[in-house]
Amino acid sequence: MTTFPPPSFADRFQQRADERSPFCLGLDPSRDVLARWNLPDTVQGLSDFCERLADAAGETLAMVKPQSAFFERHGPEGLVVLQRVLKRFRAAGTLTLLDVKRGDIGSTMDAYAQSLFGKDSAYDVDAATFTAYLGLGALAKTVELARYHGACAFIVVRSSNPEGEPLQNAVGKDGRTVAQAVADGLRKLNDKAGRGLYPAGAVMGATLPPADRDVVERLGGALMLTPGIGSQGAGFGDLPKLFSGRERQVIPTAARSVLEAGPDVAALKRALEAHQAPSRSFREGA
Ligand SMILES: O=C(O)c1cc(=O)[nH]c(=O)n1[C@@H]1O[C@H](COP(=O)(O)O)[C@@H](O)[C@H]1O
Repeated sequence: MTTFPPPSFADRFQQRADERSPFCLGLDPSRDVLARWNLPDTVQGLSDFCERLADAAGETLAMVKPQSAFFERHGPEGLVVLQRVLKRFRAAGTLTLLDVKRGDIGSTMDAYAQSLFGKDSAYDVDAATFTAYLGLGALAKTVELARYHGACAFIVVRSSNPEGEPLQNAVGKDGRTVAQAVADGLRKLNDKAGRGLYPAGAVMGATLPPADRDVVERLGGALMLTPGIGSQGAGFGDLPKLFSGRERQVIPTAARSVLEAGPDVAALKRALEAHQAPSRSFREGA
């Protein structure tokens, strides 16, 4: 039986994070990772990668984040593998976030959102990533559709890569940086959605300097996905300087630093736990 309205993504995340850990595993089956796992760079190799990773994860993960690019690389058959792995993780009680960074004019965004959210959609994910370069207003209906389906739209506010800084810290007419303006707008979308629902989340790199605490504060109670841990140089020890006091809103995420432990399932399990344990400690303020 399905309930209506569905429980919010924020509530579902909190429950899973308490039970498992807040860590979100990135599924980035690049050419390099497939080669490391002794798999061919084909649809079959992609499929075997996903099965093995799902075997290693079992029912231990709160959340998984497939990067769409690595599936799109293989054309429509790659997207069928994506649909299958999403289904497999969903069956294991793991929340799914499709990292696809969509951003377009409103009418096109409607179509993207329809492909992502809801039981009858192509992907039926719990969350997805978006960019606001065409204006935060163009994402308003996407956030509304996410809310309707108990999902979450994670909007890039401050990315983990150094190339993002000049654009995101550019100062606008009103004296706010682009990132500050996006954060303020994101908070308004959550306020409009109603108390405690938080259908708009933020991407805030774990690599960012302490100056970005101001942006974190502007986000209010929004969930924050924090990539950049591991291969991009940030560690779990960097989280407090940006996010202390907001531990339960943080979703630490990493891909390569886990995947490089493969293809051995036991080694993958160890690498996963090596990311889950510090994620739990951070969440508990330890
Ligand atoms: O949205 C993301 O996940 C994301 C945002 C960001 O600011 N930086 C970032 O690296 N990512 C994604 O995180 C993944 C890389 O994770 P690592 O392999 O752990 O570095 C890629 O799929 C990126 O697209």
